[in-house]
Amino acid sequence: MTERSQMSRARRLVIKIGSALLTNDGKGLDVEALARWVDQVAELIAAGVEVVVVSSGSVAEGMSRLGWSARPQQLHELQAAAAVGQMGLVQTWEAQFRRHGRHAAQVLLTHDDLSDRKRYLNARSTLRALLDFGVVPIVNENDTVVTDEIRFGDNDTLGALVANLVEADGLIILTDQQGLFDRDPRKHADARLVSERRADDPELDAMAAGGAGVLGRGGMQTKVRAARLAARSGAFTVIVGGRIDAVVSRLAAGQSLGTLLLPEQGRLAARKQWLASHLKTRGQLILDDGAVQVLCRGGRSLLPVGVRGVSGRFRRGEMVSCVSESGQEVARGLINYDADEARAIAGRSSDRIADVLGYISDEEMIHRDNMVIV
Ligand SMILES: Nc1ncnc2c1ncn2[C@@H]1O[C@H](COP(=O)(O)OP(=O)(O)O)[C@@H](O)[C@H]1O
Ligand SMILES: N[C@@H](CCC(=O)OP(=O)(O)O)C(=O)O
Repeated sequence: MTERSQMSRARRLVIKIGSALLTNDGKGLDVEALARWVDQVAELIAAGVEVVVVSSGSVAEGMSRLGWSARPQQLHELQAAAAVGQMGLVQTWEAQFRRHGRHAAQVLLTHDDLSDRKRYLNARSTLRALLDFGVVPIVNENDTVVTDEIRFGDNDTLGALVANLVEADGLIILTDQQGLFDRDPRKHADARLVSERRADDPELDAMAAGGAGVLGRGGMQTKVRAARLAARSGAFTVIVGGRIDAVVSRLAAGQSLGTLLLPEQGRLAARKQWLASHLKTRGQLILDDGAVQVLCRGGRSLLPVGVRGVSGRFRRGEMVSCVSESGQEVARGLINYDADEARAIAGRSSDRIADVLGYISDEEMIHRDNMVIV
């Protein structure tokens, strides 16, 4: 299977859209373009993919609303423009998703929210809850309260950190170029599109050195850095032209568009390492001997039938520790059920879950992709 066709199996995606695209090169919000991305995102969600949107454009839209032609230099002026523009941005996203019977939610984050462990987990729970409710989170930096020292500085970085936060399979960065070129295509007519690389490839830095457009902040340098950050939790990154016809749908179908940047050690291994090092366990499952053996052999999911006891208070999607009956830790993983549900289905075969709970969300207590053997 090629790396591109694997994209069609992505279950959770972060899509970041830059200012230049969203604001039609600074001439106010491009509602028609935004509507086209919403149509494609709605189609993905209907097919079972969870999508978080990271939307820039508040400063550019604020400038347009305030009648300013040049991007202000002073931080408080940028913050004022962002506060004005964010209104238009979220109103437009919400109105467009309503056409598909969906709601959007405004999520404004600062650097501190993602570096403080407790706030990190709170942000993670909120985003997971929104996704569970079928709501589309629209994330931007909380420009009103940030200072120079605590800025993400660019939404490419924010997109990558959100991909880490929700353990996305992939980060799609929509921009005003077709992808990453070997040189800045604005300055070099013979620049060639890079199709696929490893995110840690050192050659990418020289290629991306050309700076940003007039409205954007980061240029390609921050996109390459974002791909490296996203790779830490196993996510691939695609840098791609947001004006390409049906770009999101075609990428999700596995078509080769833009530049694909891949995690160095393989997606699953990176993701598992990330899970093990970034999440605190919230509870414990006691496994019977059969389940312990199956897990230790590797490559298998944990089914409810092998669970003898459940302790702790946890929600679906949180990290729990799996221990043998003698108390030795065997594995850790993201559980598919809340603590009460896990207690109710422990020891039962998966085909009984629906009888006990009245519904079935997953056959596995913990899926093998979400589990690390210790
Ligand atoms: N190697 C490169 N390949 C593509 N674009 C590049 C490259 N080097 C610099 N750029 C510039 O980066 C710009 C995109 O970044 P930016 O303006 O920050 O956009 P966005 O608003 O989408 O984040 C392009 O318009 C292009 O001029
Ligand atoms: N929070 C800012 C982000 C600006 C930004 O990073 O822009 P871009 O480089 O176009 O993604 C805004 O919404 O204007």
